[in-house]
Amino acid sequence: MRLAIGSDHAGFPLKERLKSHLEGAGHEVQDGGTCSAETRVDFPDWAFKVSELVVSGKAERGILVCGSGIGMSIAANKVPGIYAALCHDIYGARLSRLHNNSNVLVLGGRVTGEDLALEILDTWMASPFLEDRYRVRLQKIQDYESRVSPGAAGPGKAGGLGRVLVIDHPLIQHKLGLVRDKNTSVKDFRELVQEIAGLMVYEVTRSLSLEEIEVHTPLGPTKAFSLSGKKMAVVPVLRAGLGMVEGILRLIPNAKVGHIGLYRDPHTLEPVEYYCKLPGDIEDRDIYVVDPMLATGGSAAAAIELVKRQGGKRISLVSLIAAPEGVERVRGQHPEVDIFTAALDSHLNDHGYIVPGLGDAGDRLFGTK
Ligand SMILES: O=P(O)(O)OC[C@H]1O[C@H](OP(=O)(O)OP(=O)(O)O)[C@H](O)[C@@H]1O
Ligand SMILES: O=c1cc[nH]c(=O)[nH]1
Repeated sequence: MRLAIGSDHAGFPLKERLKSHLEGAGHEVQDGGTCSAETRVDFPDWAFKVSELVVSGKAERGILVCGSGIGMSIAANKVPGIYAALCHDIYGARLSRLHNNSNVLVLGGRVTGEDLALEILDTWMASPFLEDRYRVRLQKIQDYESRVSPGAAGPGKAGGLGRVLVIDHPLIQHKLGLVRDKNTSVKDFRELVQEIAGLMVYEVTRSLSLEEIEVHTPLGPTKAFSLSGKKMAVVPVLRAGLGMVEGILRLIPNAKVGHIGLYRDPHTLEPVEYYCKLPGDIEDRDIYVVDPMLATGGSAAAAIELVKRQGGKRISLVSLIAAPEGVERVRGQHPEVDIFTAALDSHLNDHGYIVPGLGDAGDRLFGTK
């Protein structure tokens, strides 16, 4: 497994012991520091460094050590996507995985002896998460986290479970009010949908990783950041998803575009597939499936399934308005997918329309009613 480890000066001796134990067992360990017991350092620096390696996916799990373990666990748990467990015994280590899917183990170098620490570590490493049984509880924590810090973690985030993020930025909410209004013209509706989709991109892409580069300003060299090498694909679900594509491409112009043709049978409300063309290297891309309406979730779940069948792995769903029924269905079938939406509405009516929603998105975009 790819692991990240870190400590402050007080945890340094135990950290070194844990690291060689893990390497001896064949794990790949990134040592975030610190590198001496003599120089006093501040534990949050190491807690954040290791935690960020975990949420970015560069490490699958992390291990932190300070004197008591308390400071490290407080700091690590401030990082969205981190579920750090301070363990003093084997029972706690096991449960922190089985029940809580902890992705960072914290130990107290001055309170836990070396032999016990190694047993705790081995137990924690070997214990699986009992997802079927405890998913709902973990999801509640993730939902809370998503509400207070939307977009903090991205596809492939820690814990393996997708999140539902309601992007409640005032500009988005203002424009959403306009698209809901039945008196908004087709032209304005179309423009507003593109604008909202573009604004949502800021949150949807928040977790993209950056590379440090050097550039030369007119005044001299400086460090800067680049997204280079990041491959993305936008996959609209026809027809209405097309209404969001230009707005998204304005911000990520190098993304490739796939198309999935689905319509909802008006009687069964189940999706009927009629077209699918995705970029050939879809498996290497971060994929944004876009459709303004997530109603029963049948279309979105089927679209995601098609993307997966062609090799897509890192998939997010971006909708303007979602119904609870749709969210549940997508989550049930594709639990790892992040769902971004600008609104989570009340319910579906008897015809499968979102209430209050905005009506039929395709008809309003293309003026076909
Ligand atoms: O969550 P669901 O219950 O599947 O409903 C959502 C789907 O319904 C709408 O498409 P529609 O079938 O009306 O086709 P269109 O986009 O071609 O108008 C919408 O754009 C979604 O694709
Ligand atoms: O409310 C809804 C539901 C499905 N499709 C739409 O366009 N609107």
